[in-house]
Amino acid sequence: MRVAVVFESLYGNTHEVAEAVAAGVADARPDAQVELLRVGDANPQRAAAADLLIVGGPTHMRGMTTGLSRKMGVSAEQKKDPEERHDLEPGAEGPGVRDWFHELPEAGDHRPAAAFDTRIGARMAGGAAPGIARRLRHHGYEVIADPEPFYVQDNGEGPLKEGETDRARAWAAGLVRQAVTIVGSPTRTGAPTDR
Ligand SMILES: Cc1cc2nc3c(=O)[nH]c(=O)nc-3n(C[C@H](O)[C@H](O)[C@H](O)COP(=O)(O)O)c2cc1C
Repeated sequence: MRVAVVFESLYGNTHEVAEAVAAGVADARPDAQVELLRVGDANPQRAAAADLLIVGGPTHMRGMTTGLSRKMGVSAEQKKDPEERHDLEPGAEGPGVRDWFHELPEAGDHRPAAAFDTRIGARMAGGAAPGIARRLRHHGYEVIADPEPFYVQDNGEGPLKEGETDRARAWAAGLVRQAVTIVGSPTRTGAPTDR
């Protein structure tokens, strides 16, 4: 079984969640081939060929990031005193998950997928994962879980709130167990890859 975890990240929190997700996949399926892919490096054709596709990104302005929101984040960082600055993730300015979806091929076979985001825990703060899940569906994926939020500290820059990486790991393990029943089902064409 091949699992692709595609993530976007500015400050590193979504990256950390994506790593925990990849670990959770391995917990549930030690023989799975897990690919942890930064969105700028994630070949869409290759990601689309995975048996399970998991996509996550940070919440900006109540939804998925945009070129403008990423620029705002990066320039806010540059205005800080050097000792207060974060090391931003490579490719922080983009492209983001929103752009990546333009290149993602149609799944065409109800291939399992799931979406997650990072966000602050405030009411009305929105989330990126619902938009990611919607795009997965529009590309023909079967979204097998509700969009899952993971929470960063209220400053919006992180670190993640306590326990979130453990929760991400358990969430991913559950997803894989569910995906195995779908990709292994006799009614679905194309058995899971045994790689
Ligand atoms: C420009 C900008 C806008 C943001 N808007 C929101 C928002 O509307 N709702 C929210 O929950 N978090 C918001 N945040 C906080 C981000 O969700 C947080 O920085 C992100 O989850 C951290 O993930 P990362 O470390 O992977 O970049 C915003 C952050 C930035 C930089």
